[in-house]
Amino acid sequence: MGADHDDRHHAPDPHGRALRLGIGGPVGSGKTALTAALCRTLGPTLRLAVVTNDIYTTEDADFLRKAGVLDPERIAAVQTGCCPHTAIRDDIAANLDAVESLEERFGPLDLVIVESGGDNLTATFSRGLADRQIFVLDVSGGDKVPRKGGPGVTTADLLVINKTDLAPMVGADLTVMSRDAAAVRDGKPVLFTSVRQEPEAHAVAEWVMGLIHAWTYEHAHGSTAPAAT
Ligand SMILES: Nc1nc2c(ncn2[C@@H]2O[C@H](COP(=O)(O)OP(=O)(O)OP(=O)(O)O)[C@@H](O)[C@H]2O)c(=O)[nH]1
Repeated sequence: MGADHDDRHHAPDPHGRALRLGIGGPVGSGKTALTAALCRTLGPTLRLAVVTNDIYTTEDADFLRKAGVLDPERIAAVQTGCCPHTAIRDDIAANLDAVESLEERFGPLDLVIVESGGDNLTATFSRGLADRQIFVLDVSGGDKVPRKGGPGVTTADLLVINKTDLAPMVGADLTVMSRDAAAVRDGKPVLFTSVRQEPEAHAVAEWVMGLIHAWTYEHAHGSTAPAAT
């Protein structure tokens, strides 16, 4: 897999297929926990499938299957064998194959979640793979992380700061994280979660539903939905 090229994939045709939502972020920040939460909350309403990425194992897919949050057949595992960002940004073929095969088997679908393997602050999805992306940080790296920026923090459609239950233990000030994230995100949303304390992640699920409504509107009308008043 090539590691050094820019995102040269074209944005896919948005008509007639599921919204593809990438979930990325550093190792252990809670990407799988959030994916499970979204399956739990949105599974009853949306036609869903999930692709997970691990370097050498199928650990995340196994976790989701065991958690029973979605029909196990609708969860596909990609073993990247290389840095996770390569498989979501530079050489997306394995992930695209997995997404398309889920769509062929179970389509029509409303939403396909692609969970990246854990990576660093520079990891983002190719727009050829993910229509929208969530970047998940957690508080355990300290409250300085959002102000360090990096494309994941600054450009993701949604920044989730997870494990707020641990903030007192690690001395992370959520007000500082919120202020610093807002300063580098140019108005894009930031949500704080503790998937441990709230396994449904309602606020994130609500944000995803907003995406689905906008996506469906675009399919139906060929233009973006008017802003809510
Ligand atoms: N205290 C606390 N622990 C959490 C929370 N969310 C996830 N965890 C735990 O953090 C650990 C890592 O969570 P995962 O969801 O596997 O993180 P990940 O980002 O998918 O990890 P990788 O795929 O290895 O990068 C697990 O032990 C989770 O149970 C949270 O909100 N609070």
